[in-house]
Amino acid sequence: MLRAEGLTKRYGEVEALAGLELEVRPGEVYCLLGPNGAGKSTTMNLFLGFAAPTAGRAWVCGLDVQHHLIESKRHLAYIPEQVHLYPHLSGAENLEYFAGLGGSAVSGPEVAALLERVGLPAAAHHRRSGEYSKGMRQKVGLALAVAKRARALLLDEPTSGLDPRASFEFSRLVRSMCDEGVAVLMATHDLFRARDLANRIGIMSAGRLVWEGGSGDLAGEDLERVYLEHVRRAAEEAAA
Ligand SMILES: Nc1ncnc2c1ncn2[C@@H]1O[C@H](COP(=O)(O)OP(=O)(O)OP(=O)(O)O)[C@@H](O)[C@H]1O
Repeated sequence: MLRAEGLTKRYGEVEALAGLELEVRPGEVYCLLGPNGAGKSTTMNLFLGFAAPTAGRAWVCGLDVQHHLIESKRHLAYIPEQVHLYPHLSGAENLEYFAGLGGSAVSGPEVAALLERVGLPAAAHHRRSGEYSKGMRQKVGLALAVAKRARALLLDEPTSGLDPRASFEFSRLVRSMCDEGVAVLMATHDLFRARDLANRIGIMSAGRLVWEGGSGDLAGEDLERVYLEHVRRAAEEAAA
């Protein structure tokens, strides 16, 4: 569903991503961890076609993003750290507007059902979204992904700044989308949420994947310890 093949991105002297190999299958949540500047957002940007790779390929549903930009985007939904909505429009109006723009027109009862599915309280559906919390805006973002019938979901630090309950609810919704076959790639600093949600975890450092494992590989392991050890080791190797 999502595949990075030798994916490389250089910005001048900076190697933001160096030959990334990664695959996210349908129904799977893959969490990308790594310190600031490790290359997580660059990975997202290459899948979204916001930047062109220096080498390698990003595949979405079997489509090479660079050569099938519009078509590959039809299969993708992206939720950034801050979901931006038109503040003077309600959640329902925003959903209707953005879904229509993306070619998945929804209206009336469908809009209400989508917002209900993602747990936006009915009383908020028609309130100005400028008054929404971050978690509520994200719910509208997820409703849009469902309306679009996206087959892959890219999440960039979606739980940062959410309270534990909102973070839990967000995870539950993401999991329910996975159960319907959506592939999820999530960049995060939230080790707790990664451990809770991921089928696979990749740890990046300086543009490289320095550790990868499935949830089974972490049985009885402390993810924080694994993370700190691999990031430290990668930094030492880079300095040597
Ligand atoms: N447009 C750009 N121009 C120049 N350098 C860039 C650009 N975008 C990213 N970089 C550099 O590429 C490297 C990887 O950045 P990236 O944003 O992918 O890291 P990240 O893992 O998402 O970090 P964070 O956790 O802080 O979001 C960094 O060294 C960054 O400064």
